[in-house]
Amino acid sequence: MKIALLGYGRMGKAIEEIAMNRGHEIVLKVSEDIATYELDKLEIDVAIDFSIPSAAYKNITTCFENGIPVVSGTTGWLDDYEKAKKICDKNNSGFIYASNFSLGVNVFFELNKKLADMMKGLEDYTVEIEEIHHMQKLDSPSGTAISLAQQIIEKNSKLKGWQLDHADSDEIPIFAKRIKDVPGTHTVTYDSTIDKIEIIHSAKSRQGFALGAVVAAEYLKDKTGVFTMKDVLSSLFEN
Ligand SMILES: NC(=O)C1=CN([C@@H]2O[C@H](COP(=O)(O)OP(=O)(O)OC[C@H]3O[C@@H](n4cnc5c(N)ncnc54)[C@H](O)[C@@H]3O)[C@@H](O)[C@H]2O)C=CC1
Ligand SMILES: O=C(O)C1=N[C@H](C(=O)O)C[C@H](O)C1
Repeated sequence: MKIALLGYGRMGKAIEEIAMNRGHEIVLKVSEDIATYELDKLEIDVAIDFSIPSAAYKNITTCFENGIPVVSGTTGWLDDYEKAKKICDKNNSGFIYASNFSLGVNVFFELNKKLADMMKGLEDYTVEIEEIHHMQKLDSPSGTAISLAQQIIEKNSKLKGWQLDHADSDEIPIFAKRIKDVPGTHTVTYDSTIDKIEIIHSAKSRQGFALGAVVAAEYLKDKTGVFTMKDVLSSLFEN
């Protein structure tokens, strides 16, 4: 498969290594305004976007307009996600966005939903989320922490939203910490005066995120439509 990397930083480099080990070819590495690259002169099967929040929407939609499907893991741009989906459909292209591509985190998401369902009637417990990442991370809270909060809110109608660092009683507080070299740790805690329940996912490296993104690109090749990591993982478990 011929892959374009939109963003060639920590994740772009980790994806390159895994993609090449799986027999794919990197035909383009985009590091600045996508308008400066001649996409129409290259054969690209799938673009993988791990860039920066302010560039992701333009990167993604420019690819759709050039007939290139996109796997995006960039966080911090999701206010434009619905618009991006429409542009994907209009151009008959393919799209997968995930706040976290690691298999382990996607299992953790399912655990989080199940736990939220069990805890929703237990009013003695309050819920909070903590995320820890490396010092270079641009967005806060992490996309994964926002996904975790949204999953809990969907299960518990008494919770109306989330806030960074503090929250009203009907909201989930998300605490974001920045510590040198941490690839990504997420904790969901339910606390009462009697006890505490915690679920934790700790990434040991970026390898899991990168592998998930390449597997998602393999799934997306030659497909049209908007998909999620759930679709990708279901297809793996079918085989
Ligand atoms: N969904 C997931 O599983 C994961 C998502 N991420 C997200 O991926 C993004 C990238 O993370 P890292 O690689 O750690 O960041 P990074 O800062 O190492 O890399 C970003 C790269 O984008 C480049 N860039 C700047 N402007 C650009 C433009 N207009 N077009 C294309 N590239 C441009 C920068 O030069 C930089 O090399 C972040 O939003 C991060 O939160 C990170 C890990 C996992
Ligand atoms: O910026 C990172 O590094 C990560 N970003 C993603 C997020 O915002 O959730 C995923 C992962 O935790 C690493």
